[in-house]
Amino acid sequence: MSSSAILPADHPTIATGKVGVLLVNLGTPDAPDAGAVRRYLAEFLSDKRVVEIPSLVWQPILRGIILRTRPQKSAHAYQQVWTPEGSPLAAITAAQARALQGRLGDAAIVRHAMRYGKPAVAGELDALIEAGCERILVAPLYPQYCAATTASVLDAMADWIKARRRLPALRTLPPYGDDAQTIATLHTDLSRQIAALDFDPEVLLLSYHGMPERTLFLGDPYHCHCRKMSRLLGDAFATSHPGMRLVTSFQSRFGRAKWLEPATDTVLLEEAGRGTKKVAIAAPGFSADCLETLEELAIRGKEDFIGAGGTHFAALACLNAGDAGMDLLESLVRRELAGWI
Ligand SMILES: C=CC1=C(C)c2cc3[nH]c(cc4nc(cc5[nH]c(cc1n2)c(C)c5CCC(=O)O)C(CCC(=O)O)=C4C)c(C)c3C=C
Ligand SMILES: [Fe+2]
Ligand SMILES: [Fe+2]
Repeated sequence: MSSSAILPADHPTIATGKVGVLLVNLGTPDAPDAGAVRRYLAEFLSDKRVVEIPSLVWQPILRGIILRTRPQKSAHAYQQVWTPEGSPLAAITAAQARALQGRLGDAAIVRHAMRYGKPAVAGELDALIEAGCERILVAPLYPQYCAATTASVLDAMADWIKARRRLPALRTLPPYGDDAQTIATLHTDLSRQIAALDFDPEVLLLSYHGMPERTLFLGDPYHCHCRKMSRLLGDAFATSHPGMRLVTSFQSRFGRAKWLEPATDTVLLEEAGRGTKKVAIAAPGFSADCLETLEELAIRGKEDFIGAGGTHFAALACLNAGDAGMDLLESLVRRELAGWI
């Protein structure tokens, strides 16, 4: 009997057999204005993985105070780094997805999503299913595990799972900050950028996004993952740049609670105070440049350091969609797709 005899005439066409990769980063406003930043912050700061304060207490503070004041200030910061392609984080993440697609060819379909804002995780997973993906790798682009970032991406994936009938086989990219290739790639790329400077840094400051200190005592490995990356980079630079001191710090403190220390802005002032004149700063915990690296480090960090007596300051770029970063991402993704492609 032919299949047309047993299939209903309106049987939907179902694509099958493909492998998908979804790159996910944090998210960013659609525009550098207070309205767009307010919408973005409302979603981001309402995530219980990000602010671990009971909603009954936190939402009145968020709606009544923070969303009335911060969007204006943050919009001004975004305006200083905005590009013709939009927010740097959005443009770079899209470029990473395009470059990875070029490298994987027909082996997998690559898309990207933002945990907050657009393109949303659920919509992009739907698009991969529509395209026939029966196996999907979700790749949060965070080298270090943190509940506020990695687990939050997995929450978005879990919400999508719960709301769907037809599900693919799913894998997730583990944190990769202590991977030998990650360290080698960062060491080579940062060394290349340092060699191109017109000065030899006395200090290479490795600045990671901060977290409330209590998350460390609650069992989040983020702090240890950051420290481990710094130790491994320190070992690599001790051989290649024996005269350069590596210092670790945590940036972007938010709210009144105690955050991981030392704080990046404090370290910059202290270094200038102890006579350090030449500093390079890198953000190896960020896979893409964003507001936190381009405004907080490159603009405000420089003002702090030079204002306190430093003479030379350079903010080094993240791996972004450059060849070195894409070689790393391709090999991490191929490793996680083993047996699938
Ligand atoms: C309680 C508040 C915050 C926690 C916890 C937090 C953790 C965290 N964030 C990143 C990465 C990024 N954060 C970015 C921006 C940003 N972060 C916070 C607050 C917390 N982050 C705010 C309020 C903002 C928005 C800007 C501002 O108003 O200051 C970004 C950049 C986004 C962009 O659009 O460019 C990134 C990336 C990590 C890795 C992390 C925990 C480890
Ligand atoms: Fe943040
Ligand atoms: Fe630790």
